[in-house]
Formats: sequence, C-alpha cells, structure tokens
Amino acid sequence: MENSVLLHNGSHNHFRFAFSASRVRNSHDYGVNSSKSMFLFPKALNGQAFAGLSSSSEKMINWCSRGQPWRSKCLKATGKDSVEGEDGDESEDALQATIEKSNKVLAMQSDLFQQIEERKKLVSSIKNSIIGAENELVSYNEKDNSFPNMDLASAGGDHADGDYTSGNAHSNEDEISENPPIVVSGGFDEGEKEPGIYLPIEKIRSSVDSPNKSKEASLGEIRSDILPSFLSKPSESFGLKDEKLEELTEASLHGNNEEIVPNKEDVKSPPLAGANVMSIILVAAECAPWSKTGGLGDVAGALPKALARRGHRVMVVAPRYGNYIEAQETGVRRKYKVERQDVEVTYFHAYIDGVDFVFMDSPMFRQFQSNIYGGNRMDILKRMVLFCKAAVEVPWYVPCGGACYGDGNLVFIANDWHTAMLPVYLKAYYRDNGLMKYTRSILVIHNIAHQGRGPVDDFIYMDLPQHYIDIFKLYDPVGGEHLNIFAAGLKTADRVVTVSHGYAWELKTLEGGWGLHGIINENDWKLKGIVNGIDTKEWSPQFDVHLTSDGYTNYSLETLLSGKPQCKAALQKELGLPIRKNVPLIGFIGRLDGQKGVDLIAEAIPWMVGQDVQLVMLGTGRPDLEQLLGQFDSQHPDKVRGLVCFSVKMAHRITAGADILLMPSRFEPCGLNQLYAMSYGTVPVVHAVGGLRDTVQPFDPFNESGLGWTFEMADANKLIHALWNCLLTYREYKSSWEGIQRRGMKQDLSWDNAAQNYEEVLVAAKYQW
Ligand SMILES: Nc1ncnc2c1ncn2[C@@H]1O[C@H](COP(=O)(O)OP(=O)(O)O[C@H]2O[C@H](CO)[C@@H](O)[C@H](O)[C@H]2O)[C@@H](O)[C@H]1O
Repeated sequence: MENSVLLHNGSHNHFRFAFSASRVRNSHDYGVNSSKSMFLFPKALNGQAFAGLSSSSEKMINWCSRGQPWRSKCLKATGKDSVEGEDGDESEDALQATIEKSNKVLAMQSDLFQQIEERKKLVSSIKNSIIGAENELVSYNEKDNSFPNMDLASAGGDHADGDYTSGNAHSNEDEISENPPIVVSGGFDEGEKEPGIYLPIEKIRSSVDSPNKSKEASLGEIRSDILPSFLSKPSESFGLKDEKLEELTEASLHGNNEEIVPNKEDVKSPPLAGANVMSIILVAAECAPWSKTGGLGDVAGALPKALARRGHRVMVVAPRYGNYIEAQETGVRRKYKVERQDVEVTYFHAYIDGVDFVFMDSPMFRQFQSNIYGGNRMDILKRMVLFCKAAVEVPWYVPCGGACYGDGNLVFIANDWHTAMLPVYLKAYYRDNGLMKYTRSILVIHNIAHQGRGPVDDFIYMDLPQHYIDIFKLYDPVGGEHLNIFAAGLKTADRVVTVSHGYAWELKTLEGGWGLHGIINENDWKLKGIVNGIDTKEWSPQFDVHLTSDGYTNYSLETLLSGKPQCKAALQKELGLPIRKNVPLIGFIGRLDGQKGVDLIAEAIPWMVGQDVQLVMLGTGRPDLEQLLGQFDSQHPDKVRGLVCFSVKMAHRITAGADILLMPSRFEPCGLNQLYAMSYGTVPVVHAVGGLRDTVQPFDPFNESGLGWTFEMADANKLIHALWNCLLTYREYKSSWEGIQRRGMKQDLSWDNAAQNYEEVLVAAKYQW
C-alpha cells in the first residue's frame, strides 16, 4: 500500500514528492486581476461610506438652518399632524427643545473643527522640527504645502491598528538609509572564517531576555561565549546604521510612549487578542494577489489580515517575483551565502489592511515571475534556502512603519515545505546560541504531498552545523534514505497546524501521511487542525468585482433568485454554451494533478454527457490532464467547456454562474473552492475527505439540513451516484435546493474564526519551553 502511494507521489515532481511542473501558473495575470479586486474595492467602499457620511452631515446642517419648512415634513412623517391642534403648546416646547439641541450639536461641531485645525497645526510644527533636526528633508513648505503620510489619527495617538505598539506608524520611511552598505552574513561553512550572523540589536534582546544584564556587555559576551566559531560579527554594518536600528527597535519593543497620557475619549477598546497581542511574521512562497498558484497564496494573503484585525502586529514575507506597484523599496540590502556564493537581497514594503507585506527581492526570484516553482530541483532548493535564511532576519533589518519588529513576543508562521527550513534556521543560528530565545515558530501543513525531498548529499546546501543532518534524514521504502525538508521542519517547529481537523487525522495514517505519518504521530502533541477561512472582501457575490460587467451581476441572499440566474446566463454566453435557465451547470476549478480527482471526472464523463447538463472545467497542470480537458471540450461542444488557463476572473465567474461545484479530490487538506462555492449559493458535490468532509455537511432531505452532497470513496461510480441525487434535487425539489443554497450562503466562513484558533496556537507556543 505504502509503495503504491509513494510511487504515485513520485511521478510528478522534482523532489520526488516535491511540487510538480503542473503547479506553474501565470502569476502575473493573476496578480493584475486580483490586485484590482483587492485594492479597488475597499477604496470604493470607503469612498461610499465617506460620501454617505458627509452628505448626511451636510443635510443635517441645512435641515437645522432652514427653520420651518422641515417641520411639517417631520411631523407628517411621524404621523403627528392630527394631534398638533390638541397639544400645540407641548409641540412648540418640544420643537423649541429640538432646535436648542440642534444648535448645541452645531456648536459642538464647530468646536471640533477648531480642535482639528489646532491639532493639524501642532502636527505640522512637530513634523517641521523633526525635519529640521534631522536635516534630511527640505521643509515641507518648500516642497509642498501638505504633509505626506501624516494623518490626524496617528498624530493624536489614536492608532488605527490598535494601540499595542507605537512603532507601527507608517510614516517614517525617510529614516531608512538610502544607500546602506552591503554586508555578507550567514556564511556557515566552518572552514571559512567568513562573516556570519551579526545581530545588531543585542541591547534590545538582552533587555528583553534578561533585563538585569548590562546592555553594553551583552553583545560581546554572546559572541565570544555562546556563538560557535562559524558565527561571527561582520566587519561592516548592514542595511541600517546600528544606532538607528537600535532606536527603531527600542521604540518597537517599548512603545516609547510612557509620557503619552491619552485623553479618556481617545481610549479605544482593547484588541480582541487582549493580553495575547504578538508580533507575527507569516512566511510563504506565494501570497495573493501578487503571486498565487493555489490555496497557499490565498491563505498567505488573507489570514494575516484577520490576525491584524485581532490586534496583532502582523507581517507577511514573500518573494518578490515581479514588480508589485503597491510596494516601496526600503533601501535595506543584505547578502547571504547560498552554495558559497554571496546573493544579495533587497526588501520592498507595503502596508495594506493593517498588515506589513515585505517582499524579498533577488535575481534568484525575479526570473520566476510567471513560474514561481520553476527551475530544476537544485534551483528550487537554493531559492528556498535563501528565502528562509533571509526571512529569519527580517525582524531585525526591515523596518516597517519606521520600526523593526525585533524579537519581542515574536512568532513565525512558516508554510509547507518551501519554508520548513525556517524553524530549523531559527533554532540552529539563533536559539542554539541563546539568541531569540523567546521567538517561536509554527509550521502549517497545506499539502503533505510536496515535501522537498532530495539526496542526503543536498545537506551541504542547507548551510547548517553537521549534526543537523539527522533531522533531515528519512528512510523511504522506495528511495531508501533521503533528505526531507518537511520532516526537519515538523520536528523543529514549536507547533504544527494543518488546515482542517479531518486532514489532521489523515496525516497520521499510512495513506494520508505520505511517508511522514511516523514523524507526525510522534509530534501529535503539537499538531492542531484549523479549517481555513475565506477572504470575504475578495470572495463575496455581493461585492465581487468580476461580476460587474459582461452581463454578470452582484447578488446577495436577498437577490439570489434573480442575481444568480443572471450570472449563469452570462457565464453560458461567455463560454458559448446554449443559454438555458433550467439546465444544471456544473463547475470544476483546480490544479490539474492527481490530487484533484480529474481522472474520476474523466471516468464519469460518458454518464455525465448522457444527462441534460452543462460542465465547465477550469485548470492548468499536468499536460495529460490539460489534454483531457481539451478532449472533453471538442467531443461535447454543446455540453462541456475545458478551459486550460489560470484565470482568477473566470474562477470567480464560474463560482457565481454554476449551480453545482464538483470536487472529487482524492485528498484535500482543506479546499477553498467549496467554501467559495457555498458562499455564492453554488452547491458542492465532494469526495468526503480531509477538509471537504469537515466543511460540506451532506444534505438530509428528511430534516432539510445540510450543504451539499458527499461520496465516501474516490470512485467514479460513487461520484455519479452523488451527482445523480444532486441533479434530482435540482430538478424536482426546488425548495430543498434553495434551502441548501441559502444555508451555504448564510454561513460565517470568514477568516475571523480561524484567526482566533491560530491565536490559541501562537499563545500555546509562546508559553512552551
Ligand atoms: N486555473 C485556475 N484559475 C484560477 N484560479 C485557480 C485555478 N486553479 C486553482 N485556482 C484557485 O486556486 C485556489 C485553490 O485552492 P485549493 O484550496 O482548492 O487548492 P490547493 O490544492 O492549491 O491548496 C492547498 O492549500 C490550501 C490552503 O490551505 C488547501 O485548502 C488545499 O486543500 C491544499 O491542497 C483557489 O483560490 C482556486 O480558485
């Protein structure tokens, strides 16, 4: 059994279990489409909210100053016309009182405006004095009559992200040295006495780790007494001047706000995370909307925002595969040894929805813009070594909003095998040396089928002390002893999360663990399943930007019965399928590989085309499966569309226009498409496995409960049986169908629940020794 599983895995990757070429996507296309939806929509929404607010306050002023005419209208509206004659005096009194109240409100308003003006002036003078003192910027008056990046809220001490740190004000980018010196670090070759890790912020660390220790003493002591010989101070400095970095990080750790006593009115409610507020750095090889080949990108783009909403200071670190217009260059430059070569990285930064997005730029990433997992096995390995080595140091070198994160209350969230080396570097380079002692690492398993496997000899590229080789070694019945990056990460991380409860269970089985079940069982105590959420800004039928043209329309629970059929007709038209209201339209969206069960659909196709149905399949991946899609399309042009491309827009439109979403995945750690489908009133038919089992409760016609149809085995006949029942309900039991749709749409599938669960894991890790 194990052999067959492993052979199957081995057929589609570079690292044997590693990702396949089929994961290659056009991330550029995706980025463009998706960034539109992510960034234009919130602006539009804010714009509306603001417009609404200003027009209503305008109305109020007009209303109060006009005197009598509003009165009869108001009375009519309250139905009091008829009683005016009876107690006219009382009404007059009430009227007088209202006018007085209104006048008071107006007076308060004008007072407020005056205060705002005064505060503006104060802010201006503070800014001027800073500018003058640093002698780095020309006076804003000479440049421009307004302050860039200066907002009244932050000036007044009212931090938009919660007040847990004052270091997150995003207005000090100018403090970063524009042309910092470049240094080399991370040379872990024992033979070479190359410059190694240098931690510029020993003062801060020592004050956090051991407050009684003299700050000055700590740096020297740690270097000479604790660091192994392969770790030494570089001769030069780094991206920032030490003193500047110290200042910044001091500010980030201590808030520097002891003197600021907020007014009572300014005190905001505490963050949801309460006393558990942490600095969180999520590190992932892809991050939507900038780069995405699948669900990992979605998670890296959305989970951090939900964690930030709870009050945490959150950063995402991802490679910069292309030019991302939102991100500004920080000026920080570092060099790392990769296969004994110095590789330079620079950093770009964007602050969006409360999250610091830090993009690591290097020629090693840039050439893979449209193929982020491209290249041969060694190329990928080296890229990920560079990424993880540099990512561990981001909290020390990359200031976000003027202040580095430092290591106070810091936790890293690594994702899948690509970043599974991060917990290992954190331990080997820092914690083994008494540094970053309280920093924790969580490793999230999105897909155990890709593990970063290679020959044991590849260990040389890891740049780690020799004794670390043991945690990478794994015996495989097919390939013998090999090097396994995921295995090392699982053993080293403080906690392990996977993306559903069902998958957490499956990972511990021979069939579901893909060779890592032994290690997962041994580390069961630190494993937790947390079901993914969905980004409700990006995936909501009510606000979906991809449904605003070409005949599509936004819809909600209230407009389901008109909006969804309109989207269906638009989809049929766009795909060139017959526009028919009552024909069930079935959708499939996903990577075309063994995981997604495309072969089961292929087996079921003859039955499906014998039914009065339409089928649209969107995906890219394995060439043979891509070919299969083309074949379905050409053989059944009136019923089947096979779209071999990566199109976010089309994914959204299929999700809205289809009646049914088919997910016959052989295994599915969580699955996002069924969640998107349910929130769009599209009914899922899924193989009951992993996260699909957790999230799609089967329809029960007796109790009118449930969300879709499930089948228990990855078998074409089982799929057909479930689909047959589904089609029957669609055709014959309209009200049951509508009930399923509405229950799906009513669920709270947002990331907020998941973020709370992640927080529990982070806190557990924090207090674990
Ligand atoms: N051709 C195409 N065009 C446009 N968009 C396309 C597309 N093909 C796929 N997508 C999109 O990519 C994402 C795929 O998400 P999934 O969770 O289904 O899959 P994936 O297997 O990649 O993720 C892994 O990680 C996630 C996150 O944890 C787990 O949910 C999942 O089970 C696990 O396998 C969806 O947003 C989907 O719309």
